Amino acid sequence: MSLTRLTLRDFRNHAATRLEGMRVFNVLVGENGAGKTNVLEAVSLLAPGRGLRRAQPAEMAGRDGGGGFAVAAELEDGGVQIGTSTDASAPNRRAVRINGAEGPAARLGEWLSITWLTPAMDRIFAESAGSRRRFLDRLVLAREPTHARNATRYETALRERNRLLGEPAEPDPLWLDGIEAQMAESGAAMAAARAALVADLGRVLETVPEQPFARPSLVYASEVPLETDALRAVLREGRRRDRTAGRSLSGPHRDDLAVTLAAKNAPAADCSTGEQKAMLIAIVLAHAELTAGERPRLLLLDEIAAHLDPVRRAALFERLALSGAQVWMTGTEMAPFAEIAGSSAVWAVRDGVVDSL
Ligand SMILES: Nc1ncnc2c1ncn2[C@@H]1O[C@H](COP(=O)(O)OP(=O)(O)OP(=O)(O)O)[C@@H](O)[C@H]1O
Repeated sequence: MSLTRLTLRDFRNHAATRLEGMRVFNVLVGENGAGKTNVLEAVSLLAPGRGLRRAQPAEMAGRDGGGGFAVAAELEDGGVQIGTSTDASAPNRRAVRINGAEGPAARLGEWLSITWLTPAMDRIFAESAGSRRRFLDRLVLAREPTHARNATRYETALRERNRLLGEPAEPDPLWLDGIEAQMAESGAAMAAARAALVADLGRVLETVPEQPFARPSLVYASEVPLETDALRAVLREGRRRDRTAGRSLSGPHRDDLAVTLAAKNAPAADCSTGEQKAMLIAIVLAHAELTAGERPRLLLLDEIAAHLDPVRRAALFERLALSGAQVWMTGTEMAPFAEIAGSSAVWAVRDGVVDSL
C-alpha cells in the first residue's frame, strides 16, 4: 500500500498539481527550478516532522496563492486519505487530517514510513553532529512513530533546564529534579531507540558487499548512559558545571552517529564526495531492508541517479526494486532512468505544472 493519488494546492510553485497512476518507480523530470523537489517536499510532509527542507509552513505556501497550502494523498487498499494544510489566518500552523478527521502530526507515522536523500545531505558527514542526529532521528521516526514524542519532550525539558541554569538566582533543586526526571525518561528512550536502530543497521550492512556502495560501519556515539536512572544521576551530578557553562553539557542532545568507511577504516568526513554519497545510499538502503514488511514505505531520492556511474545506478535500481518501497526520484533528463522506464510512472515538470508522460 502506497500513494495512489497526490494533490498539491498553492504549494510553492505548484498552484494545482495532481498526480495519479503511481508505480514502484516514480520519476519527475524537468529543468532546474521546475518544481520537482517541491513535489518530493510535499510528499515528505505526509510524515511527522518538518519535511525534507525543514521549512516553516509559511515558506511553503505559494507566493501567488491565498496564503495557505494543501497537500493531500490517497493510499490504496482501503482508500485512506491523508493530508496536511495551512491557511492564511494561521500560515505557520499545519493541520493534519486522516480520513477527514483532524489529528496530531505524529499519527501520520502510523500510515506511512518516509525517508529521503537530498543533495543537501551530501555534506552531512562534514557538518556538526546535529545534522547526523537529525538524519538518524528521521530514520528512527520512520520505524517508530513514538520517537517524535520522546524527542519533543526531551527538548522541551532541556530548554527549561537551560533556562533555569542560566538564571542569576540559584535554581530550586526540587524543580530541577522534576525537569531532569523528565529529561532522563524521554532522553533515555530516545537514545536507546537511536542506538537500537544503529545496531540493527550495522547488522544489515555487514551482509552487504563492499561494492558498489561503499560499506559504512556505524557507531552510536554517546557519552551518557542510555538508561533512565543512570542518565538522571549524570544530569544531577552535572548541575554545578552546567550552571557555570550556562547550558546542559551532557545528554543525548550531544550524541553523534559516527560513520567510518569500513574498507579503509577512515572517518566518513575524510572520504571522497562519491564515497560519502555511496555510504549515505548504503545506509538508506539498509534502512529500507530493515523496515521491509512494516508500514508502506516511500523513498524520496532527489537527484540521485544522475550523480551515479552506470554500474552504481544499475545496482541502486536493482536494490530499490527489491526493497518493497515506493520510490520517488527526480532528474533533469530521462536518460539515467532508461533502464527502469518500463516499470516507472514518469511526469514532466515545468514551471510548477506536472504532466504525465
Ligand atoms: N513559496 C513559494 N512560492 C512560489 N514558488 C516558490 C516558492 N518556494 C520556492 N518556489 C519556486 O520553486 C522553484 C524551485 O523548485 P524546486 O526546488 O522543486 O526545483 P527543481 O525542479 O527540483 O530544480 P533543480 O533541478 O534545480 O533541483 C523555484 O523557481 C522557486 O522560486
